[in-house]
Amino acid sequence: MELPRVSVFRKEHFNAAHRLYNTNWSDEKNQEVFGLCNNPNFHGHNYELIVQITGTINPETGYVIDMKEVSQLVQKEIIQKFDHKNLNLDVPEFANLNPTAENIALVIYQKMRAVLATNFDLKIRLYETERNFVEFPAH
Ligand SMILES: Nc1nc2c(c(=O)[nH]1)N=C([C@H](O)[C@H](O)COP(=O)(O)OP(=O)(O)OP(=O)(O)O)CN2
Ligand SMILES: [Zn+2]
Repeated sequence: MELPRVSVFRKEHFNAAHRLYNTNWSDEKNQEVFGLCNNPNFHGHNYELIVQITGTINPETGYVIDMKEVSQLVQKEIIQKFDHKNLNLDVPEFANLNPTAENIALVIYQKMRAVLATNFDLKIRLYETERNFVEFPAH
């Protein structure tokens, strides 16, 4: 019989600045498409991050994975690298990648996937504002 799979969720947050800009476009086109988000002096968000990990329950611990371990991984791999940073200037992954919510979620997924055991499934939900959020992978 297949063991039931359960999802555990860990919420974290970070503050970061960014500017949405496509280097292949003129300033006018960037302004037209990205508007206020294209401010050359950057602007900031309070990002809320939800990391979802799915797996089977370990019969000895009753855990899918220890939340403490998840928290430490997210802190080390994401929060310490993104919190109070300028994503465009301080985070190498965004040197040539527009730091939209979609791309930030994708980068977070890749960083977490690289350190998470392969027996777990991973999903990232990222709130850029209270009303705007993205998920990767998509359903
Ligand atoms: N598909 C995406 N669309 C937008 C993104 C994004 O990352 N992906 N980002 C932005 C801006 O960076 C920013 O998130 C928008 O901020 P703001 O307009 O303040 O956010 P709200 O929509 O929540 O504010 P309202 O008060 O509801 O206007 C834009 N688009
Ligand atoms: Zn923004």
